[in-house]
Amino acid sequence: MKPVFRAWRIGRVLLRYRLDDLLDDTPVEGWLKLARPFVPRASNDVARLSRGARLRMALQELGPIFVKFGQILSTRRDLVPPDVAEELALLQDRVQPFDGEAARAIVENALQRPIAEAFAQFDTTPLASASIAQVHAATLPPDANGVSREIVVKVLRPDIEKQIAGDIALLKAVAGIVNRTHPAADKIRPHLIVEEIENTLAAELDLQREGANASVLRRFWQDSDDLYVPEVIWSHTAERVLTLERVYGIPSDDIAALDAAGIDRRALAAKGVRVFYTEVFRDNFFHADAHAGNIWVDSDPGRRANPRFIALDFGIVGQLSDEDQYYLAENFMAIFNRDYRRIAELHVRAGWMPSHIRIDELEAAARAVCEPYFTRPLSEISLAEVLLKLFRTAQRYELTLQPQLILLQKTLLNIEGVGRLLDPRLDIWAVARPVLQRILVERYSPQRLASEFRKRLPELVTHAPEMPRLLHAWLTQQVEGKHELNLRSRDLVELNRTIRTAQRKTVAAVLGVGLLICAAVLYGLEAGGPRFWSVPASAWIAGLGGAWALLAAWPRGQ
Ligand SMILES: Nc1ncnc2c1ncn2[C@@H]1O[C@H](COP(=O)(O)OP(=O)(O)OP(=O)(O)O)[C@@H](O)[C@H]1O
Repeated sequence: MKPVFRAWRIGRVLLRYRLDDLLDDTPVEGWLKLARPFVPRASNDVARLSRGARLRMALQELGPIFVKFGQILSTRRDLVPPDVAEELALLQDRVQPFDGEAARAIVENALQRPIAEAFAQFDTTPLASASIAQVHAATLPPDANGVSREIVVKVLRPDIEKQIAGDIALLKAVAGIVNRTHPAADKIRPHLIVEEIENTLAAELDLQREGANASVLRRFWQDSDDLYVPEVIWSHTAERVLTLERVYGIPSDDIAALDAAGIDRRALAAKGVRVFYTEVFRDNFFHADAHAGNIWVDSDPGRRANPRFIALDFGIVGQLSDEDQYYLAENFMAIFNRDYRRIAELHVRAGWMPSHIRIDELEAAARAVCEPYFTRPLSEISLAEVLLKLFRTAQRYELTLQPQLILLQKTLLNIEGVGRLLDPRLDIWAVARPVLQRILVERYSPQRLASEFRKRLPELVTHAPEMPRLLHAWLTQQVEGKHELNLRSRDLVELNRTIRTAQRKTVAAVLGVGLLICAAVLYGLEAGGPRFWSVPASAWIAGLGGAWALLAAWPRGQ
């Protein structure tokens, strides 16, 4: 769809759900006011709904990219008011399936062989259909023992890349407007939100990458009684098609089905928390799309007393840098120990906050955030909430968080939610603390550090002969005062962006004034004295061009 029509459709949907007030004080406010008489208003039932519910319905109607946008916004509780975030978290990614024959054609094209050759059977009616892909049940041709394995084939929607590219371009344009006009643009950083959506979607569009994520996770949890990861069938996987072993289980929020299957929910809830901490702090590879629909419980009757989870959907996984991982673990321990001084120091040492921040102030702020939680019963304390509140408070002190940490906080929130649903009395702290302590002891034990050192020894030995020469060169530069500072920091990147914007504005302003002068000259040259209605077309073009360029150069809250 052409961008103008798409923008018009978005405007109509926003108006229909009476969401235009969200855009007050922005440049599109005037356009929406003009369009209002032409758009049927929402029914009174819709109008009575909360703003969050109306926004959720509008995004759902606008399609997959906007659903993703809402889902990402729902995790940015630092930006979105809690009532809206809660509604957005309910956004469901279920859409009409696309034609099964089209799915067959995509699979044949991706695997470069006919369906009948690749599969013993392929069900054209999908098992599930989401905004980016749909999943079909199938069986592999019999192996040497005559066994046909049950599998599922995930197929990308036709033309989904094009749709996503169009909507992302629109979102970028909107982000640009918000960036230039919103007083809190610095805090919201809309281009980063759009970037996050773009990255998330890009990850979900590459099914080969999703397969690789599943394989890595499976390796980490091989032979585990806590988590099962289906096997990737690489012979039947390509960028647009992912084939996995078929698993059977119960979604972890289907409490009635879990109870009917006689599953020990308490044991399961504690396992969920343990799996999360192990993924983050032992493996540094966590399944980050961990909502109940993607975490099943093995329905095998033999596993009732010792239940295990099954993970699905590996498009989004998280990994922290070594530093973030270390400082986060230490932060958790400091929270467990109510050591606010340490929390403050860790935030600075991790580089999340600038070093000029006053530690005692930050310590007091951390205390103010955490203490109220300790008055609650342990079963009501959420680490994800504490973490979020801490991050939010720290934002007042120039906190810069890596997106991976936000992803982690969101995942923790999901895991705690699933855990509490399974066992409302779950004491997350009591489960998490020993797991974290054990992992930290193992991870930073002298033996482990020595083994890491041994692993790097060959690299060190290779570089060792160069060291005296490099050291000598560096010292010489120091003595002669020639040492070059090579910095790459966010501030410099930001500075670079500001300089480029300023340059663009200068060019636009010069161009604008030039064109306006042209317009004036052409207007003056009109024979018989200038009259407004008889201005030559060239003067109109020059004048409009000049006005546009001047507008582009106008300073807008940057
Ligand atoms: N290995 C599997 N075995 C059985 N069913 C599966 C398997 N993988 C996926 N499914 C089914 O397909 C559904 C969608 O799968 P998946 O979550 O991977 O797709 P998606 O397009 O990313 O969907 P969403 O965005 O809703 O998470 C699952 O909820 C499940 O019902």
